[in-house]
Amino acid sequence: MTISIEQVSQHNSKTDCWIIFHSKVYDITNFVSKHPGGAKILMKLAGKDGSAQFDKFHTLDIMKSYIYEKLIIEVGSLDDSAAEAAVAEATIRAKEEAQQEASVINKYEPQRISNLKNKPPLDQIMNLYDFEYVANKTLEPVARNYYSSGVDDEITVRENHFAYKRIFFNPRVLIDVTECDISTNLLGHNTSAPFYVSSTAMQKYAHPEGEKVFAHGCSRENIVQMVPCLSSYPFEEISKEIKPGTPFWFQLYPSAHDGLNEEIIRKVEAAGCTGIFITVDNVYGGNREKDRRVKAIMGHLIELEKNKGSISKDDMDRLYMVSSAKSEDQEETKDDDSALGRRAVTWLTWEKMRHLKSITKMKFYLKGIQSIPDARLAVENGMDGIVLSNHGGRQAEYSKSTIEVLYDLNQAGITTQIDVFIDGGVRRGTDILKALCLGAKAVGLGRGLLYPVATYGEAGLVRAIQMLKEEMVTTMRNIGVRNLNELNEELIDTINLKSRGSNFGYSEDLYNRASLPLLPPNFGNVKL
Ligand code: HEM
Ligand SMILES: Cc1cc2nc3c(=O)[nH]c(=O)nc-3n(C[C@H](O)[C@H](O)[C@H](O)COP(=O)(O)O)c2cc1C
Repeated sequence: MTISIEQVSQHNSKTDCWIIFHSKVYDITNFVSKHPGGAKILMKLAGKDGSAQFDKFHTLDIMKSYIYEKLIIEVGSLDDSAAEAAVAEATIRAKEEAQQEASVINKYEPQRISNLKNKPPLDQIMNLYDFEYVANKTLEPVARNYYSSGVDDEITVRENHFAYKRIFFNPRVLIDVTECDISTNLLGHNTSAPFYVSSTAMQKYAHPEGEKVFAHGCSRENIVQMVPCLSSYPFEEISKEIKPGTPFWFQLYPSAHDGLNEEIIRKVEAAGCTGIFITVDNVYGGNREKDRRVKAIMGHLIELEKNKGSISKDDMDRLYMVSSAKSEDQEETKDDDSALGRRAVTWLTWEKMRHLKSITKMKFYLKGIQSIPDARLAVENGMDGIVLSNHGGRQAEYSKSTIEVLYDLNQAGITTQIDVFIDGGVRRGTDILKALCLGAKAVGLGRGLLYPVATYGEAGLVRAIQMLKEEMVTTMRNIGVRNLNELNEELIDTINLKSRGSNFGYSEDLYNRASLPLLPPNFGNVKL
């Protein structure tokens, strides 16, 4: 059916909402209140072309599962000339809105803007914490909080990281470590090191080239990239950028509809993907308060500025108190899960995993296992591997640190029964070595490699990967290890690993500060 722009514009309310994406018209009425990014952002585009805004975060693939569920309905298309006009209008509108928002944000963040201009040169960055620090001081607040935030009090976020600091080495000496090799074989393919880029949604938040930066950087360093299904570029465009011969994996949030899962699995398999990782820990969207607060505050800030022209100190104080209590999205959709940014995948079962595994020849891993019983079930259900992960502390608060779960699994002998990978809190080559000593085959990094991309693009990513490799080799030599096969439990002392809580005593200021909400008035306080 061909539709005119005028027709679309009449469907502009919450109870009757159409939107245009790339010349197609969609009825999103039943989806608006379920959008994990909030209803408000969609309502601004009701009855209009939203392609320019949509493209900043998503690809059209993200709509498929909602179309299957009939939460989004394809109504028809614009005719060619109308489509062109709509895109032109939308592009101008999006640009104007973005400029308006940026000018408000910049006005209240002079220090961040100055930090952006005065970033230290890459060769002054010594380790992954430095990238995080620079990101802390330069990233736009919504993006910064989207990355750093975890569920509730961020106990698991911190614990993932600090638990590594409770493990020490028992170095061996008088071994010829002139040759020191960190290369390995993951899922049947050789890679230069036993760590990989874990999947994170919407990488355009970090860099305009998003997932493609990881595709290039990982290819250069022969490191595996786990491509996220919620990517901000289409899978086809990302996989094209991966150098032939470099192994890559795909992370899937399964749809309730097997047809769609099968379509995606076949597509990535045909493109040469060697492993599929099904995320099983994103059952019910975690309560990321810091993230919700900053979005609410930034939204109110822009509204206030528009209405009053400037914001006084009193306004700002009020803004903080009110916004902390509730956001406009919550107000508008108070009976709905999405008001809290909740996503519900409550129907996933082992049966579904067995079915999905049966339709592919790719290695089949479960990402998000957090306990011994589930690890045992993965073995019993014939999975090829598991990733011990709690989604970087974004889902189940008080989930134990993944390194502690690995310790338990190793004690229980499970690391010899199935491939065990691990992610969460990794920032140093020593963290990677400790995990390998406890039986992990590979270690994933989320934030640790996102921040280098967000601050220095591909050059930052490559440098960060090289730093991790250098840190691994240095430590291996100093503890008397020549290759990864020689890493074992005898090389580490885990006596304090279980003393949870001692993490709060660490004065690792950078990391702690990275976990605090970064709001505009705090921004001016610390110079680089
Ligand atoms: C109507 C089609 C859309 C669908 C199906 C959709 C779907 C989604 C999904 C599944 C997520 C969750 C990603 C995650 O797990 O982290 C999300 C988040 C998000 N979406 Fe959309 N979206 C749509 C339209 C839009 C549009 C038009 C915009 C921009 C104007 C937008 C902006 C965002 C943002 C900013 C987030 C991040 C939320 C966060 O910070 O946690 N979305 N969307
Ligand atoms: C901003 C962000 C977005 C994420 N998006 C996804 C995702 O789309 N799919 C997924 O399986 N895991 C996702 N994760 C979890 C990561 O894959 C990984 O498990 C986690 O980041 C590891 O913790 P770390 O960030 O401390 O390294 C995300 C994590 C972050 C920080």
